[in-house]
Amino acid sequence: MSARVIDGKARAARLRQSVAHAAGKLKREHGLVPGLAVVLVGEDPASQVYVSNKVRQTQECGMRSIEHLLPEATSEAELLALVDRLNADPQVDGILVQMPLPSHIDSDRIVLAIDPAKDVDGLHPVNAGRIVLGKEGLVPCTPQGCVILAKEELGNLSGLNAVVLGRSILVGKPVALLLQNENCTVTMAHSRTRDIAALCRTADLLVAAVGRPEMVKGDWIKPGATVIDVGINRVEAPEKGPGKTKLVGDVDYEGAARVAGAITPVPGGVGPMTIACLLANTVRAACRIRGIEEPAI
Ligand SMILES: Nc1nc(=O)c2c([nH]1)NC[C@@H]1CN(c3ccc(C(=O)N[C@@H](CCC(=O)O)C(=O)O)cc3)C=[N+]21
Repeated sequence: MSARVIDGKARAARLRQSVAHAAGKLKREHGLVPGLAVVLVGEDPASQVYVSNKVRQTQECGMRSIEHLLPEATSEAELLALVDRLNADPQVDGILVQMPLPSHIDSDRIVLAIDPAKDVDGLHPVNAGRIVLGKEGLVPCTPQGCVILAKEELGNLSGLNAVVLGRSILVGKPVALLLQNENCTVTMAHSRTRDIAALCRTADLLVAAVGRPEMVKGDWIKPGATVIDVGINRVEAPEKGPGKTKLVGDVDYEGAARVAGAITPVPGGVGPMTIACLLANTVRAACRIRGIEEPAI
């Protein structure tokens, strides 16, 4: 048996089209062009690539994007002052502060300073709390992407046994809550879980978000299950040549694809969905801030 590949790149492209369509409608009907502010502190080249991708894709969807590139030496007070200005700026509907921040800045403090209505990353405790309460809020992008990909494969998730590997604040915890809100029966597994392989084999839907390259093996997977691999791990790839690297997920793709019914690849799975969901959140934030009915995305 060989699993279907859940094409995150294609699904993300469709989501972006839907965002572009919604943005066009807002412009025609309300003269509104949503704006996303992207803040990067420091000169990390990988982060610079991510940030410029986000800015480009925002503009391709017909929205405005304002980049704020700050030097590594920026103080916490200076960054807080920028966040305050962006909170007050009516042209700015979404604020994304690229993580990780330099170690002299307390990222919790920065996230707390962002207006929850503009928190398109969904990281503010108010938005986390809204998920817990099952209330509408801004949903973090990677967890949102996982649920969309699972639904792409399975349609309705109601009644499924879902196992979430990993309990991080960024992914594991919110994914588990979102799946619970979709009426899955959710078990969260982590480094202290006993017989994790046997537990995973009970999952109709397995979400791997542990940050350990290829930890999930084929024999952890129930035949026919859907596997969502959130991991993005850069590892050495001697087969590609000396010093070369490649991206792998938290799932041993070859082994898992023999058993699973469907699986997301890495790259080309959850990663592209993260950015597309950020754009969708920016449209939602722009509408909610103004009390405009949200176009379906
Ligand atoms: N405030 C904040 N919000 C974030 O959402 C955020 C962040 N900070 N800091 C860094 C991480 C990382 N992240 C990714 C997004 C897309 C891909 C992605 O599209 N990956 C491609 C591959 C890219 C490659 O080849 O390196 C894929 O999986 O196909 C990866 C990683 C968002 N992050």
